[in-house]
Amino acid sequence: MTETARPPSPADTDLLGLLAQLDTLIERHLPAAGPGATRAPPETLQRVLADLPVPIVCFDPPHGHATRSLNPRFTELFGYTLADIPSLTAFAAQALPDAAERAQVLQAWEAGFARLRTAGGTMAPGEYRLRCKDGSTREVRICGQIVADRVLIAFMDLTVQKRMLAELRLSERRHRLLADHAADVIWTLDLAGGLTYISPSIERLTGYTPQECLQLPLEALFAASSWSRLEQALAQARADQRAGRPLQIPPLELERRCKDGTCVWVELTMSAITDGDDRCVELLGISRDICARKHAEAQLQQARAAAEAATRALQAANAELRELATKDALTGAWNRRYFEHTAAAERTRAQRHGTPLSLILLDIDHFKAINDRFGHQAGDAALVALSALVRADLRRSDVLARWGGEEFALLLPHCDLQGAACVAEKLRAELAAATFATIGSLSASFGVGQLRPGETLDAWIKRVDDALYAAKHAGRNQVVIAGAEDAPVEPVAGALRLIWKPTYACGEPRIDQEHRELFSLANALIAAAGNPDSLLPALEAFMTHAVAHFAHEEAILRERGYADLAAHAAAHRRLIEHAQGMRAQAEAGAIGVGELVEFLYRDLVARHLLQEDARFFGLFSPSAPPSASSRPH
Ligand SMILES: Nc1nc2c(ncn2[C@@H]2O[C@H](COP(=O)(O)OP(=O)(O)OP(=O)(O)O)[C@@H](O)[C@H]2O)c(=O)[nH]1
Repeated sequence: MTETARPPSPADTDLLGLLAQLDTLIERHLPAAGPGATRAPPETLQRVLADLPVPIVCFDPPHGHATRSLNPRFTELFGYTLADIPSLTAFAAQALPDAAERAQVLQAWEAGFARLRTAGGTMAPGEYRLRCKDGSTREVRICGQIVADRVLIAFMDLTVQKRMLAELRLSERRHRLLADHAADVIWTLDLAGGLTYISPSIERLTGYTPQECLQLPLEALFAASSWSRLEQALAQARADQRAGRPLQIPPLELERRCKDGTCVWVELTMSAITDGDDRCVELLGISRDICARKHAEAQLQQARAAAEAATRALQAANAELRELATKDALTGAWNRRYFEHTAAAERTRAQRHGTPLSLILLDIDHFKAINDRFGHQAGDAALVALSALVRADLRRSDVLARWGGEEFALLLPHCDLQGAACVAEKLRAELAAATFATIGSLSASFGVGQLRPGETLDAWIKRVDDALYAAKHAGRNQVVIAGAEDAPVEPVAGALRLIWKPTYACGEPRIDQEHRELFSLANALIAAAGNPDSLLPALEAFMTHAVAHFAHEEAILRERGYADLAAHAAAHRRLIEHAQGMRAQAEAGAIGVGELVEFLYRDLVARHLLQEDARFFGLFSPSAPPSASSRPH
């Protein structure tokens, strides 16, 4: 049993008030004062006490502290009846089983009673743990008072409150212990932004003690950018609180200032502490040290950047290697290995789709002499300049490769023999006309060949190489067409000419005669191309003959019942219209005269003869029936 000396509580006031009322009540029921009148009749006292709502026992000090009375509330509380506790000593013996404690308490009570008797008033309240009759214990607060020579002791049962208080204290201690020893920093913040608690772990994290943190403004505890983000979050929390919305504060990653001036990264999570009305009164926060994570993230970022840089370097190195593996270092043209690989792939494609594919081999004439005369370096420069000059004339799909030494190869996808012959002739003329640094002029010889159906790559290259050899043999600075028996376009004495061959005759004498005339008019036109004086008459003569010939040819074919006459006549119309359109453009300066001439001799004459006209050749063969239709050439 313990007694706590402390100022009277509201409960004490109640107890003392009750005793004062009791005093009056008992006085009123007792007989008038006089000898023997100090003792109220037991039944009277019993009756008075019985109605009281608090447990009360009444002892009679002059008579060995005999128990005079106790009320039902007392028996309800402790289980004792008057018979169980005939005196204060008997009560103490039961309620205070520990002898030493009992002696101490009894002595205090005796002294208290003595003081009451001499000085009056009430006995100082005290709290005790008393044993009940059933062995359980009760936490009580008692107050004593002398009433008519007797000591009345009133009890207030504090058992439940004390247990709750003890549990509350324990819980509080537990939470404080958790907060104090947590590695994370736990803190509470009022909505105005003032810290109300911060756990000791803050010192380990920032060097600031909790006391220092509580004294500093919150702003001083965060890096500037982090503070503005926290300030925003707090403003949002206040707005939510005012609007009666539940607080939802997302976790923030912030930099906290340390006492030594450095900063540490923390992840800050906050939640609301609410009152009974669910209103937020404070914010509970946890700051977790995420420096290690941030460091790891930074390292990861660095590692990623390093990996990306390494990948880029690798890609660059690979590109360089690819370049080295596929390009000729001096001229930048593709090397022979790449060319052979590409030519094989293009050959397969051309044969699968039936598209034309042509090859030009070009070899600089007397290059040894150039080297000998001007030096190897000048020779190198000439090779570089030549390859740049050739490249400038090519389509994107064309492939220029250095075949070796002073020899180049040119692969021309979707280009037929006539087209390739024109390209070669153009290059020849350009190279011959160009001026090269140090060495001045040079010339080159060309072999040209279109891939034949089923021809192997080696056979094709060999055929074109033979043509190149033939060009050298024939005096250099010229184009030779490989296997040119089918091609009407041939270079003659350094320039292109249409060459009439017996195979171009269809058997109809009037048509064949007009075709021959068309060939010679085209050649006259080619020859006149560089001379404005003779160009116009040549062009007039050519066009007049072409228009007349087409009309005449159509009449003959109609006579012979040519089934594809309509398509053939349409092809004639297109050619004439296109030629007239180009002529108008040439006259307006929108295209060069060369382009017009090239179209006339190549498309209107050579191609049309070999492709469109060849279809009706069968009409005029000796075995053909009079109404024979077209046959493929
Ligand atoms: N400057 C220079 N010369 C080269 C290079 N590659 C090969 N040559 C030279 O090119 C010359 C080729 O000589 P030839 O094969 O006799 O042929 P050519 O003198 O051009 O005579 P033709 O081809 O018959 O007209 C040799 O002198 C080689 O040394 C190179 O990369 N740079």
